[in-house]
Amino acid sequence: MNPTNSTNSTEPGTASDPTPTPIKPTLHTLTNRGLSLRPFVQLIPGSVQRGLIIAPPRSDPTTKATARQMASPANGALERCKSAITAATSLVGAAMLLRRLVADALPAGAPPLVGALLLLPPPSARRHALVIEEFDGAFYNRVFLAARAYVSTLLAAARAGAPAVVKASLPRGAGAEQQITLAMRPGTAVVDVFRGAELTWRLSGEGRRRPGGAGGEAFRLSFDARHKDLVLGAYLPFVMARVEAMAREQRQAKLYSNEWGKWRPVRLRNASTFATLAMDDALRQDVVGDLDSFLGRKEYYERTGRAWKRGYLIHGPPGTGKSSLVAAISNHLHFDVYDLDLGAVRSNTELRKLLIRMKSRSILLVEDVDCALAAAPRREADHGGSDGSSISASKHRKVTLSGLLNMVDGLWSSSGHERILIFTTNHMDMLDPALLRPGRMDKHIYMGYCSFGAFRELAATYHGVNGDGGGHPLFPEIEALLREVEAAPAEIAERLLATDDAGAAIEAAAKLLRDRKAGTEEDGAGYVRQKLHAGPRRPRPRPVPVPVPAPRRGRGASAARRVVFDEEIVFGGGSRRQGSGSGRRGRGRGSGVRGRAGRGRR
Ligand SMILES: Nc1ncnc2c1ncn2[C@@H]1O[C@H](COP(=O)(O)OP(=O)(O)OP(=O)(O)O)[C@@H](O)[C@H]1O
Repeated sequence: MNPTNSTNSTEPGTASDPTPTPIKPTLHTLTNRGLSLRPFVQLIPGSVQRGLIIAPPRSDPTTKATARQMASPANGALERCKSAITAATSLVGAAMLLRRLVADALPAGAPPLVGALLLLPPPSARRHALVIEEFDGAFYNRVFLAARAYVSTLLAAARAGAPAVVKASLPRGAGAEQQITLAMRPGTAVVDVFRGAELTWRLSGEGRRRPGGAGGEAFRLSFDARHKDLVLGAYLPFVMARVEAMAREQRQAKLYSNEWGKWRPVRLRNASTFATLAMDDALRQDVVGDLDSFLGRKEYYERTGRAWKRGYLIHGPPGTGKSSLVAAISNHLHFDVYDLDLGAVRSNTELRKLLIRMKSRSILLVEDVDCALAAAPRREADHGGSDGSSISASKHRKVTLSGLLNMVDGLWSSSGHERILIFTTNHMDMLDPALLRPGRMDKHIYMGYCSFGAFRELAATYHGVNGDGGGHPLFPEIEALLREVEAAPAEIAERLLATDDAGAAIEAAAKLLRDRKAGTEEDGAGYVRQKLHAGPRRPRPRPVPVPVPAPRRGRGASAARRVVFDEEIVFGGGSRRQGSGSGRRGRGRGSGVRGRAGRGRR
């Protein structure tokens, strides 16, 4: 939908006020209930029947005198005349009623001649109106709030003759870059044009009161009767969608980190976007397209009964922009990021609580997932625990990858929507195969070393040096060097940002590449190089041999099963209750892991 809207505004009662005053419109009300339009209320047919007098027949046949009078020739004529008037009046009344019915049934595109023949008022004089009250019972009417936000944009766009603005405000906690909300004075009106239809928004200060509260305001949206379908079917959904999009755009994404079982938010300040990210263009289009189609597939996820979520595994060497890509995704979708530190999660219960507390339209991020799961302490038994019991050891067991995935699947399919799960890693080869299994993560995204295309993007972003038309004399040399040596975009960015002098910055980047090729690079040059040589920060979690007692009957057998259950169903906790608490879903999906563990033990 790409309507062309334009606005102008009027004061009520002025000559330019497009609302014809003498004709009462048909009224509808709009409330919170599903935002559906419930034509309710009043059909006021005054516009058509105005001026019509329908007189009841008058006669008094009860007295003889009256009867005699009626019998006289003069009175007979009078009586006939009266009857004729009565009949004519009834006929006219019936005709007016018929005309009214025809007028209502007349299609919007009917030629004006038809209306003229039926003596109908011109279409512009037949008005409908929607009344949108501020309060719906004790609550704010969301349609009113949306209308207020939308009208604010009309006021901002209105040029000549704008109605008096009484209030200009910013939402609480909003940054200065956010759009200021303008509000008009009650009694004034502003006109919007949508697909050629003129619609008048008028604010009145006489809306229904909130119970026990102050008087509310109300918007009255009036339009030609022939635009009724357009307004209900297209304009109001457009207004709601526009307001929703505005709210999303103005929203500051937050970055949450988990501490002591709670999410702590800060403002996400990473300004990385798909425009500033140096990456292969086809990959960029692919990722953006995937995100956009994910957002638009609500109906698909509802129909198929699947959790409305998407999983990305972003991999590549250090400094290639994996974290920057996460920020770009967040900024693109206006989603909050929940940066989950699995090492700080003390139990599966805590993890479950954290996941439940995540809002919809958010990203769950586990960075360096190859290291994150190694942070969990090993079982006591593996460290020579006193009793060697796996049950006591499992009390200290932390979250495992499959446990996290199962929990995400289970919780996200039953609560919330529009969630994205992102794992990043520098070491794809060290990942748990459970994560690489087909269908686990929807998309694998490789962020690679700097190509010449990416270099040009960085030079353009940081120094405005464009590669088109030659760009910089050093570009051909850099292009050749980048074919021979590997450099992460972060290393190039580091050199380019070192100075404001574009020439010197590009020379510094070229020197890095020359030195690397010649093997004369200074040791410890740049954090990326250090990271590249340091390898993973923590050792990879290895499958742990689990001491399983030989199957026995009675209590022993049940204990053995419990150990196996706790090990295999990665919700793991220290008790049967906890394992079962993860739900049937977790148990079912853990079967793949169970199979592997079982084979290992045999
Ligand atoms: N592709 C890129 N485009 C633009 N800037 C980049 C890119 N890659 C890295 N950078 C710059 O390098 C810095 C570090 O990048 P980032 O943290 O995103 O890399 P990473 O791959 O997540 O690294 P690590 O694996 O060490 O976490 C960023 O602040 C950004 O400025």
